[in-house]
Amino acid sequence: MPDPANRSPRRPLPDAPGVPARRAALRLLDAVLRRGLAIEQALDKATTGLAPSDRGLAHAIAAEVLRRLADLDGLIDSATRNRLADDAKARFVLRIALVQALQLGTPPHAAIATALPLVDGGPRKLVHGVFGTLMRQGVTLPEHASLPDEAHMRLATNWGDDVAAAAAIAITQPPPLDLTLRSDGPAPEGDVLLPGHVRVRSDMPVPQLTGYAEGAWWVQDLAASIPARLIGPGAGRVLDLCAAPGGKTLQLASAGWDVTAVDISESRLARLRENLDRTGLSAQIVAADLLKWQPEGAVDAVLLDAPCSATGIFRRHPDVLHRVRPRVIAEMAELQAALLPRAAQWVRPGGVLVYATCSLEPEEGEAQIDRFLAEHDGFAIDAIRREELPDGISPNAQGWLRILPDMLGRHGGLDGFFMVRLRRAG
Ligand SMILES: C[S@@+](CC[C@H](N)C(=O)[O-])C[C@H]1O[C@@H](n2cnc3c(N)ncnc32)[C@H](O)[C@@H]1O
Repeated sequence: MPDPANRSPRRPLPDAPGVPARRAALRLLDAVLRRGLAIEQALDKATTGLAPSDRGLAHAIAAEVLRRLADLDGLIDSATRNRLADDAKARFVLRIALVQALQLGTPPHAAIATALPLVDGGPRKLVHGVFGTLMRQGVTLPEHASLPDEAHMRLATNWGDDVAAAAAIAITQPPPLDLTLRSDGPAPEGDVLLPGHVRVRSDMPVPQLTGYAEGAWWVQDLAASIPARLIGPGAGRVLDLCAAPGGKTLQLASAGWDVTAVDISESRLARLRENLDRTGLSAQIVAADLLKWQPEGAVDAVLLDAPCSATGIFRRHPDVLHRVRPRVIAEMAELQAALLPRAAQWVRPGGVLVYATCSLEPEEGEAQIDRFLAEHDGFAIDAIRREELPDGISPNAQGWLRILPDMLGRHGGLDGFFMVRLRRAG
């Protein structure tokens, strides 16, 4: 008989193939829904040690759960006698299994077999039973996702029911792939919604598209390409503030500006450097906190693409629908209110300042500019012109641009944004 003193505790068996990616998806959902992090913030830690394909799968499962959360929870609640707590592990695991079976094309037996090990010591039987019941009932997800209540209310209150309904449609459809073109070089075929833009129809991996190796373009949503266009063709020095990972820096450099790109995040600036290398464009890069840094003198133009709640990019980052609460919006608005006057003082007389946020919250857009203009006599709106925008999008009466989820729906939509061009008195 073996000596009990020599026995070591039983090690858990290694996960079967397919399970580590689902475990990582569970960690990502936990990070977003219980700790309020963005998926991107949690991705590296949650997927440590996974092959790139499993990392991609974990990300895809978590993102799809977040797009479909309300509908998945409705199904789970329909099949449980006692409602599972919102943060119960069994609910998280069921969401992961169901979204794969109902939305991602995973055969149901594989979806449940790879999800059950995540329950660990929890109610496996319950999870198995609920999943089996729903599969036997032949349930499906609705054609268009239901937005989380809070996000729906904010959209409907600020912009109307139609816009909230358009957002629910937009989140269900894969967003298009938009490329911003360097001034020359090969590019894939597609729809051109503005000069220097292509909306690609192919679903080939990005590095295999024509012109990638030559650095002839970079991926950037059509809406995100408009702020740098508002600065105009190169005419001196421009400060690109909050620049990383650099879509707008590349645009400004390729338009002929002498660009200084400033951002607080070293890791995001590393991506900006890679983007400059790949495209052969150049800019001075400064890693600094804009609440402390200042340039040596005034410049011809400033672009402030301010940090924000990012609620406008909910199609690619569905975590914002769940984690952005009034407190996050208020914190971001406070930061923007501190950054905007600093950016403004670095514009030379007669120069331009473009302020942009990829947010759908008026506190981060219209309200910032109303307050700034009330407090700064030397600036006025230089109205955005119709011809600077894609067909179907117009500036508002004030001369600024508010992009909402119901715009360009026929062409695949675009990210939500606010932007305005201000000119300093000469
Ligand atoms: C909307 S993103 C910028 C996207 C970028 N303009 C582009 O086109 O790729 C906002 C950026 O603000 C940066 N940021 C946040 N707070 C900052 C601060 N106090 N000083 C400088 N950069 C800051 C973040 O690191 C982030 O890269």
